[in-house]
Amino acid sequence: MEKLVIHGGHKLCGSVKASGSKNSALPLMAAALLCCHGEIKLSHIPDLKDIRTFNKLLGYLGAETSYAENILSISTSNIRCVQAPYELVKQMRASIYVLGPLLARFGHASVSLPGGCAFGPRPIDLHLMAMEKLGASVTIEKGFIEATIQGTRLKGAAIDFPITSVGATGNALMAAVLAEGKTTIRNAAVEPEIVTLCRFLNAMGADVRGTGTPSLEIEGVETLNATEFTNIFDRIEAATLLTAGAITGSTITVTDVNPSQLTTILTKFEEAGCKVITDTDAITLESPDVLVRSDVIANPYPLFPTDMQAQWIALMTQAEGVSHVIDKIYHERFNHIPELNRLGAHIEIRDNEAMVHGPRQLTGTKVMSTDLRASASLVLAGLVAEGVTEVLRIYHLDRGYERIEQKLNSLGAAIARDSYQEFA
Ligand SMILES: CC(=O)N[C@H]1[C@@H](OP(=O)(O)OP(=O)(O)OC[C@H]2O[C@@H](n3ccc(=O)[nH]c3=O)[C@H](O)[C@@H]2O)O[C@H](CO)[C@@H](O)[C@@H]1O
Ligand SMILES: C=C(OP(=O)(O)O)C(=O)O
Repeated sequence: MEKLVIHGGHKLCGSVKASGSKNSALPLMAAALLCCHGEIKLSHIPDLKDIRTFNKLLGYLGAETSYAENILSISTSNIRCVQAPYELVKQMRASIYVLGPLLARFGHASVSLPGGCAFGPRPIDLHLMAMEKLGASVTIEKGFIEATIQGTRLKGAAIDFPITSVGATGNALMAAVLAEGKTTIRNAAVEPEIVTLCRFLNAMGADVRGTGTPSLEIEGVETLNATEFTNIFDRIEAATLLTAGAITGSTITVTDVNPSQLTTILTKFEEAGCKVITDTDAITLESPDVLVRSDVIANPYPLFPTDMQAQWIALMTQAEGVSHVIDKIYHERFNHIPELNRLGAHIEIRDNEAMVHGPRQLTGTKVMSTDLRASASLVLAGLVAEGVTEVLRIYHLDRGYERIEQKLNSLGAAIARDSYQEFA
């Protein structure tokens, strides 16, 4: 296995580019399944594990893909199978995104139920409800979701989500664009990744209206065309890099971003005492002498993202006062806390609320990644810990960050990747 070995205590400086968004790229890749002729060309696709896994899944279904210099070409003219197998789905929950497109184009989809959850329950009932509303019959058989259409096309319907779900909105959209008639989606997710999916579907010839609002209206079309499309930047990666600047008391710039998609997080940096200077496509963060507590509540966009909650807790270990961090999306997403405490942090958890007592001098030791953003929080803590921090099991981190240690090293961090063997 691989680990990151971090020599803490280095100040960072300079400028680094944000990569393309993982969570936007994955639904775009799934949406490519909707197009039966020609080649789709997606640019600004990050080179990371989840993208490679999704690529393997597309290949398994029969798609032809090629990837070079962050450009992914996909041709799905010769899909030969509509089954997403357990071996691939278990590596990445986002594989569920193939359900809507396969069902809409081929009338049948068989998708393995996602495996064990890294940070508490992650149900898929809303995905299934949306497919049923659109006229599919859905059963669970031997660990697989079996969805079938009666007739040739899904039927437009009113889909009213009781809670906002990024994934279920994406799946409903991808199914509805090829359905017969009109679909309305109420309480749709408004995350930039969903906005991007709507834009991509429209670029392929779909008729989606209300993009960026919780009320989407989709007039189904019979076919979609191949197109070229540029993915958006990764707002979570960009915010993680800015946190690296803040936690080390540094001034850094992250470029190739759209600051308007980071408004809540930037306000929180300011509340913690940082100076934030935004340009059209760049953000500079200047750290204060002393960080101060800033409470966050993770909620759907445009509020504070759950995918930045772990990194924020790491930052708050260096802030004066007791910071309160609540996760309203994933109540149990706190696997990073025991590991941060092993580095010397003082963080208590009560229900879905973490109380971070700061500032604390952290001390390097071996810590274990448990999920993607938990791993990122440990890397951030390692940057400021005294001595050497080893972050083990970084395959979680590699799922969602493109060359993170290279990016941080380019700013002045001292991080090496090494292999190791775990005891049985
Ligand atoms: C690949 C990707 O883009 N992943 C992101 C996506 O995950 P994902 O799309 O899985 O997350 P959702 O937006 O669906 O989850 C939001 C909430 O809805 C609940 N829920 C969801 C679906 C469902 O059928 N039933 C149900 O109850 C979830 O348990 C959660 O409490 O959005 C999450 C919330 O911003 C992020 O943390 C993930 O990084
Ligand atoms: C939780 C994440 O991804 P996924 O939904 O694919 O697990 C994430 O990107 O932080």
